[in-house]
This record gives sequence, C-alpha cells and structure tokens, in this order.
Amino acid sequence: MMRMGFKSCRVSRTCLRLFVDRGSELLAGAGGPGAFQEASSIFRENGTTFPRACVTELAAPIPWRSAGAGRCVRGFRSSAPGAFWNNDDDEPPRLLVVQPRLHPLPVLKAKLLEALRLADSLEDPRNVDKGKKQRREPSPYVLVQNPSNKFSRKSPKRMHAGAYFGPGTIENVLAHVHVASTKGRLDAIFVNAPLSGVQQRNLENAWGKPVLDRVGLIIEIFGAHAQSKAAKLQVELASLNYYRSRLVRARGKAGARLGFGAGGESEVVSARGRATGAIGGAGETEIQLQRRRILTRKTRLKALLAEVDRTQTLHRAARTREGITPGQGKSLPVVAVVGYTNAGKSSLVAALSRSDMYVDDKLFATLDTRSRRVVLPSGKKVLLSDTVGFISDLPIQLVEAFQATLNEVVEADYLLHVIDSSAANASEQRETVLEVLQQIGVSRHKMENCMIEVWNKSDLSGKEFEITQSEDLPEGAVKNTLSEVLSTEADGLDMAEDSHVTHPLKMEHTDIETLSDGAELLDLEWAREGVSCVSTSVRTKTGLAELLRLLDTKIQSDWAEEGLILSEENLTTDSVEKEIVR
Ligand SMILES: Nc1nc2c(ncn2[C@@H]2O[C@H](COP(=O)(O)OP(=O)(O)OP(=O)(O)O)[C@@H](O)[C@H]2O)c(=O)[nH]1
Ligand SMILES: [Mg+2]
Repeated sequence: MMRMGFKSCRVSRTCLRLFVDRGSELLAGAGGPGAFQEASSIFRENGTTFPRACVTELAAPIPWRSAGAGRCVRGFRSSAPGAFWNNDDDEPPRLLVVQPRLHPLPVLKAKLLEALRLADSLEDPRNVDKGKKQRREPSPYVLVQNPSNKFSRKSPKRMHAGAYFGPGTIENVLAHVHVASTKGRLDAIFVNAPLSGVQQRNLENAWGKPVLDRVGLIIEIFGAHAQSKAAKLQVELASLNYYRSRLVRARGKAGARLGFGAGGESEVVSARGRATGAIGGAGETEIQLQRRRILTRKTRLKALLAEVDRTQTLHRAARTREGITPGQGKSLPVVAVVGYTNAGKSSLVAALSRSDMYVDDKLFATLDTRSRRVVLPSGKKVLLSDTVGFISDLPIQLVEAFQATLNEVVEADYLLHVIDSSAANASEQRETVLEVLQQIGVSRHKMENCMIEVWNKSDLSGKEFEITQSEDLPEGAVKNTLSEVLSTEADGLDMAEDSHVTHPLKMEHTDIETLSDGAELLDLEWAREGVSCVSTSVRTKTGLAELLRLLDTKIQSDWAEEGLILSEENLTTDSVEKEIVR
C-alpha cells in the first residue's frame, strides 16, 4: 500500500486511529503500538511533530443528537418511514454502511454488496420519472469487527449488550462518520446487523446521527417504494410492528439519569387510567401512551388490510375466470413468480408476457402484485403474478404485515422461483426464499411438486466471482474498491484493530459452474426431488422458451393426473381388481 502522506490522526486512550491520504482516497485504520510506530515514521517523514499536530478536525465535538436524530420524540422515532431524512431534498439520503466482518470471504463480499445496494435503494422511484436528480455515487462503507463472532468464541456473556459494538469499533466508526461528513452530506448510519432499541439509541448518541439497522432500513425502503394503497397500509403496519418493540427511554438533559419528574420518562403525561374503578391509576407514562396509540392504529390498519385482502381475492377470482378455454372447465392457472429481491422476477414476467413492468436495479423495486397473461406453447393461457421479493434475516412481523400481498403466492397453482445465479450466495438466497415460503403457509406439496426453479442471469454467472474484477464493484469512501479491501485483508495489511482475517478463502463456487448458459434443464446437486430447474437469462433471452415449455408440460401432466385421480375415485376396489386381471 503506497502512502502519499497523512491527512489527520486522532489518538485515543487504547489505540491509534490513523487516516492516510492516498491520492484522492482516505484510508482509515486503527492499530496498536506497531501502527503507532509506523505512523510516527510517516509523520517524521513529513516533518511533523507527533502526535499533537495530528489532532485535527476529527476531534471536533459532536452535537448531542443531530438534526436527524432530534426528530425522535423522546426516543420514539416517528413510525412513518422516511422520517429521518428530508423527503423534499433533491438528492436521495446518503448513508454510511457499517458492515460487521463475516466468514468466509465470499459471504462477506455478498453481504457487503447487498448492504450497499440496500443503502442505495433508499429513494423514491417516482423521483426518476419527475426527472429529479439522482445520486449515483455509491455509499461509503466501513468494515468492522463482528462482535458476535468475537464473543461467541470466548465468552458469550461479554457481548456489548448496551451498544452492540465495543468502544474501539464505535470510535473507529465515529472517525469514518466525520470523514464521510466532510466529503458530503451524511444523513444516517446503516448497521447491517440486528440492533435492539437500546443499542440503536446508544449508537445514535455516540455517532450523533440517526442509526438504522437492517430491518429499519428495509422498512424505510418499503416506505419509499410503496405506491398502491395496499402497499402503503402494509408498510405502515410493518413499521408499527417494528417500532413498537423499540420504544426506548431517552435520557433527559445530557447524561441525566432516568427517573420520575421533569424530563424523566416515567413522568405521567396522560390522565387515562386515573380513577377508573376502585383502585384507580396514576395515569399513563409517555411510553404507555405511545404503546396504546400504536395498538389503536394497528387495529385500524388490520381492519383496512382485511378489506384490501377481500377485494384482492375477488379480483383474483375474476382474473382467473377470464379467458377460460371452453370445455376445459378450469380457471386460468395462476403462476406466482417468487424469489430473492433483485433476482429478476419482474424482468422475467415482462419478457415472458412481452409487456411492460417496472424493473430497476434496486432492492424491493416491486411491492405490489402485478399479473400478466402468458400463452404457453400448447396454446393454454396462464396468469403470471409478479410479487414482492424476499431477503434474509427478515423478522416474521414484517412478513405478516405483507400477508395480503403474499396471499397471492399462497393461493397460486404454480410457483416460479427465480434465483440470481450470479450472486455469490445464490444457494443461501434460495434457502431464504424457501424458508419464507414455508413461513407464509405455502404447502410442502406445492413447494415440491408445483415449483420450477429459474436460475436467472446466467449471462453473468462466473464473472462476479472473480475477486480481481473491480469495474462492477462500487467504491467505498475509505477503501478504493471492494476487491482492494479484500486483497488488503488477504495481505494482512489491514490496520483495523479488530483485523483477524488471515487468509481469504479461495473462491470456489462449483455449484454455479454447473449452470451452463444454454437452455438445457439442469440437474443440480441440491435440487430436491420433483423440482425442475432451468437456466435463463432475460438479458440475452436464453432459456425463456424452454421455461415456457417446461411449465406447459407440468400443467398438462398435472391435469392429466387429476383426471386419472378423478376416474380412480369412481372405481370400486372390485372394478380395479377386474382391470388388473384383464
Ligand atoms: N445481466 C442480467 N441482468 C438481469 C437479468 N434479469 C434481470 N436483470 C437485471 O436485474 C435487475 C433487477 O431486475 P428486476 O426484474 O427488477 O428484479 P426483481 O426480482 O423484480 O427485483 P425486486 O422487485 O426489487 O425484488 C434489473 O437491473 C434487471 O435489468 C439477466 O438475466 N441478466
Ligand atoms: Mg420486481
């Protein structure tokens, strides 16, 4: 690593935090005595005294709760998604991504790419139509020690329950927050891990910016992308489910202890409950009041969603009745297109039905169900339903909130499971989707017998696994490219205090290599019995005809089987025996 000189440096009690200017990039790191000596020599080379001269703008005090975080009402962030940034701004919000380290390396790469995509998906797609300026510059990020890894090995009890990360990591991120802030606007920090309400509040206090965890950011994205009434109601319900569990007490004046009285959270703010019945009550505290309001709104939302569900069921029935082939006596088969977010579901539906669908290289571009009619090679018609994508580590409350949309999947006759075959963690994404399908109530029989796996983006397979390929990887604020981050770690040059990556795993993804770019059916190792697989590329139009043929064959054989079962039901045991004898 070539060092061009230093920018600034901050000394903390336990470690040295060092920012080295490398051309236009700032490299950041922290280290013990070794790094300290190394830094001293760099400082000496530059003719600067160490360490006093290096305490620069990074040491500037952070205001207690920034403007964004200040929008929280006593620790309760508004349940409306988007509350933490100004929707009227021309630019979409800019987040700093904090990614805990994961092993093996391909998993870290996949998770970091996903986190960066999540951070860049936080904008309203409608803004594009309005011609609003879009920020294309990728979000800055920082890789930090994974506290769960460190402590699960030694003593699980020593986990940092209060702030999730240890003090060193918090300082490290704080320094990155300052660097990112000096390079442009910074609206919030996205920690790609599950945080409790208390941890989130403590990190917000430490970093002086609003903090979003994975679920919180996904809810914000849903809020930004929801277009229809149903989607908006579902997002609000999901958001209430999420925020209800994190109504945390906020401290009064800086550092004040929680307690009764002025500024304390236990202060009674409502007369409700007072003098009801013989015992009477003291009234409600602020948290109790918030909880009650959330509960009332949830009840109302559930009633509205039940109505939406009823309407959607009627529409579904009407749609499937349309275009029935006379004499067949069956309604149109509904084929739900499911899969991990960004796998190419909408693109596939658009290509098969030769119609327009909203397609975007953003996560959760689709939040509503859209159906298109498709004619199969035999002339039979089916209804293809595009649905909301799934993602890993989603809590059940979020899935429950989207039940009205997901009912389309549960009630579908067939499932097309679209998988992004170019993703490093394609098989993990596949497992996630299967788990969510089980959670929402899709029967095992349907998953085993009525599903076709579509391994999409075959044109990209193999390319994304090359660690040296950097053109398609976003740049971070601190390290130049992801490949550089990973190769730096591989060389053992990462100065982070928590660096413990010794050797990167060699990229091996033989599963994906088995996917050919042709239109043949795939006999994948992990394919369960009865599940057919096909490799496609919507971009190069490969495998689409084969997919339609496969779907056609499946439907025809099922109908034939159903006919057989019906006739068998009519047969008595005697007649079957007679048949066998004959
Ligand atoms: N290279 C390549 N890109 C594809 C292919 N299929 C889709 N894409 C791209 O992948 C991105 C996501 O496609 P979508 O169809 O919006 O994906 P989705 O699964 O509907 O995503 P969500 O609705 O966000 O869950 C878009 O930029 C597409 O152009 C493919 O076969 N090859
Ligand atoms: Mg879509």
